[in-house]
Amino acid sequence: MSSSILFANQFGQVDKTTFGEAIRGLLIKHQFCHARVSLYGGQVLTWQPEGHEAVLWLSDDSGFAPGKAIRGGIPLCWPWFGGYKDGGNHGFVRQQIWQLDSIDVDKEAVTVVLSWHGEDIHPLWPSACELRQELVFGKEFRQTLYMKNATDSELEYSGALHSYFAVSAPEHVDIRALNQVSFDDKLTGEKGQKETLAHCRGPLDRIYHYDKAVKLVDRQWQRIIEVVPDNTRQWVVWNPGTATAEKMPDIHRGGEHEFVCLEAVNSQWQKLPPGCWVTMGQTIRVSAL
Ligand SMILES: O=P(O)(O)OC[C@H]1O[C@@H](O)[C@H](O)[C@@H](O)[C@@H]1O
Repeated sequence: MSSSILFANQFGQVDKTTFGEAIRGLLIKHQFCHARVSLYGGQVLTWQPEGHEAVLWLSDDSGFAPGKAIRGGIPLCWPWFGGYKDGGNHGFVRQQIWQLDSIDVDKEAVTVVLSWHGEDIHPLWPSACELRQELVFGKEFRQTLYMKNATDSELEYSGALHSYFAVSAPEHVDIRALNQVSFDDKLTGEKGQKETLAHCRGPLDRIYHYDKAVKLVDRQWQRIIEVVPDNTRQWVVWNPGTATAEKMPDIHRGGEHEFVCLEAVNSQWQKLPPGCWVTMGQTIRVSAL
């Protein structure tokens, strides 16, 4: 992995680099954190605030190759979440090449702005659209996805900020705020379920109807990851469990014991009025238990 400096000052530095054979990306070093971003998918791969273990999980077997989504970090699922007709899972934007628009480094954080625009990318969603992503890496991490309908008629999208959080083991993790919330179980197809989530060991694939902040509590690592959503209506909690993970070639052996996906999601179609910008986002904070 060769790299060269794109931006540097007394507070931090951003290098351009290559992941795998040909995926261009950024290495971010700041007094408060380290991070990596892939321009393929516009995908945050890692974020590690000073004094903490890595917050995001990234598979060792993620093929950094065009045509396949990167497994780990925060894939952007857009313009649809989950399966849609015969279009496969999670839309096409996580397999598009984003452009780097700007870098700003100050005392508090490194701010990176990425953008992507497209038309006729996929027959199921051929409309013209523009996306912009503002990523602020500091003691906390803030991500805002701006979406613009670049046509003159109304469009709809669904989507997710599909965060893979690194954990000691899913069985040592709980997300208490979700215990009182009804969920749709994607594994059984049952809707409106309620159950205390005593741990996050897979197989688990649930859509929780809740739009407030949640805390992922890791009892073994004694840390809390708080995620505050912005304009998302659901949380998805996903871990494939061993039987499914073993069939997924881009999850390294035993990798399913190292992460829990807690995804800020709009799982149902949302309106994108013509010519307007709409956002969805999240802020992630880490603290000791
Ligand atoms: O393998 P993919 O397409 O990245 O999806 C991973 C998982 O993503 C989750 O968001 C979905 O709820 C799961 O059903 C899905 O299996």
